[in-house]
Amino acid sequence: MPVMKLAGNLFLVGLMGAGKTTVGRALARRTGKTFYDSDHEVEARTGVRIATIFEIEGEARFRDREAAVIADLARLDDIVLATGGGAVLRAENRQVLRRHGTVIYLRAGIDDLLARTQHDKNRPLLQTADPRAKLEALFNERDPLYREVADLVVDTSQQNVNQLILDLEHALAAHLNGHAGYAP
Ligand SMILES: Nc1ncnc2c1ncn2[C@@H]1O[C@H](COP(=O)(O)OP(=O)(O)OP(=O)(O)O)[C@@H](O)[C@H]1O
Ligand SMILES: O=C(O)C1=C[C@@H](O)[C@@H](O)[C@H](O)C1
Ligand SMILES: [Mg+2]
Repeated sequence: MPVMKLAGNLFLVGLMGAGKTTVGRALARRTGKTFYDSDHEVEARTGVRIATIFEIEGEARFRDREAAVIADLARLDDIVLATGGGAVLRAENRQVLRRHGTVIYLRAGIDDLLARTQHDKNRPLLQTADPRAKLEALFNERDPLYREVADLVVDTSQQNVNQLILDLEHALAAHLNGHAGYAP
């Protein structure tokens, strides 16, 4: 049984390591919504890992696949969708997300993002000599886009995921009931 009832679709955006997949899965469990992850869906449709898609087809083709997945999933009802970190780069994705649900920007500092991503090799953009510099560049480029698309901004730097989910539910309930409290 869901612990919390929140209307409509919930879309999570943010950089690699912000916690979209982790938080999204838990949020879906607690709200009774169905969880999807656009990265997992791209991998399911192609049958290969994201790193392999980048290697063989390049980033632009990956973005096409990602956009197709987001367009399909966003039209479902009552889902939580964790989007890929770069989904906001395309205006069409930002439009689809805004149109079909409540968008939540999970925001964390570079130190946390780095710590949370350093052992996973399936993030091709971070397979570089200086992942910190790369994350900083991505943050500078994308933070305005995440903010543009988001209904809510939530700081995920606090390490306790359970507390984070409770804070997020509180912010969402306030937002959906029309209170300004946590608006970006
Ligand atoms: N609030 C948090 N505190 C501590 N660790 C976290 C937190 N959120 C996520 N993590 C950990 O950080 C790692 C990355 O999290 P996750 O995969 O959910 O990020 P993501 O936003 O989905 O990244 P990507 O865009 O690459 O898919 C995981 O190991 C997860 O357990
Ligand atoms: O930030 C990004 O551009 C990416 C994030 C991941 O979720 C994947 O979608 C892929 O590794 C690209
Ligand atoms: Mg993820």
